[in-house]
Amino acid sequence: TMGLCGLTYEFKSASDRERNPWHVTIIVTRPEKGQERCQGSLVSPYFVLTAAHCFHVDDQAPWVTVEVGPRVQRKVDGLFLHPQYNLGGRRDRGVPEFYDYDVALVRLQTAVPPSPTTRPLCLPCTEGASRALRLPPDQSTCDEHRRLLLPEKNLDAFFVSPRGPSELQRRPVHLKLGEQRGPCEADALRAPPYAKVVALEDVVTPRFLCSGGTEPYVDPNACRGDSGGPIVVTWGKRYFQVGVISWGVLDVCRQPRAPAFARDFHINVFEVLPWLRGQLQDEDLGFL
Ligand SMILES: CO[C@H]1CCN(Cc2c(C)cc(C)c3[nH]ccc23)[C@H](CO)C1
Repeated sequence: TMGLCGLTYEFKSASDRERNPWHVTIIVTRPEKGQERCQGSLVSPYFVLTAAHCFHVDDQAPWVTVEVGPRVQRKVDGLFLHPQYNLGGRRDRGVPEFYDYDVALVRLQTAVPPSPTTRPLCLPCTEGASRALRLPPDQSTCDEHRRLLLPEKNLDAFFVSPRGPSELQRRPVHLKLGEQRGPCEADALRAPPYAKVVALEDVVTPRFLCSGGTEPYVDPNACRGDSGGPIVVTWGKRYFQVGVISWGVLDVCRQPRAPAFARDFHINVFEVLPWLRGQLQDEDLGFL
């Protein structure tokens, strides 16, 4: 069974890592091609969940390290991209980059034991999440988790951005799950590279959650460098992963006033559960 997922230390003097103990940074160093960074979340002692687009099809595990703390880098022995992820899959429809199923799991060579600064984030539809939601066994179903964690309205969530060498900053966003979902998704075609796209459905699929914009509040935007990080929702004092940061309309990081159509899109964890279940079957997470 899973230890206590999504648990944090939040007393006044707690460090950023004690407040966000699931947060990791993924570093890909390609021979003669420099370095690429993404974010990710610890979801079990051996596995990190991130975005598939952080990797190229010919990337190899030895080129990847996972920073689980300042100056603490772990080696990787496996990269598992979602089988339906295909960045070039809709070029024929004027979609230069197609982010559907943009998720990947990275397996660490050695387990990261739970500690005040390293602890997995709760994946929905697991026994650990049911315990963290304090649900009785008869109400511990995946549908109940989805009803509680992803209600069809504007939903408070957050992602975490590294600020400097050992600082992590929580950025609050609102997932547009109610009647604002349509307008949020429609702004996808404001992305310059999608100017020739004919139908919104060619870019935005049911796998995505949408955030950003100025209504009802001004949301911060996720930068390219935030790719792969978790979209987190809180239930009581526990934390759950409902999304993986995938792509955004404009790369307007750190700009104080991004345009209202600068939306960000995240893969909905509930929409890739069969793949997660398959890849994490030996992690004793107790998928429902
Ligand atoms: C096909 O291009 C469109 C989709 C990808 N966008 C890049 C991008 C990625 C890849 C990932 C994250 C997290 C981003 N946050 C903001 C932009 C952005 C470009 C815009 O730059 C437009």
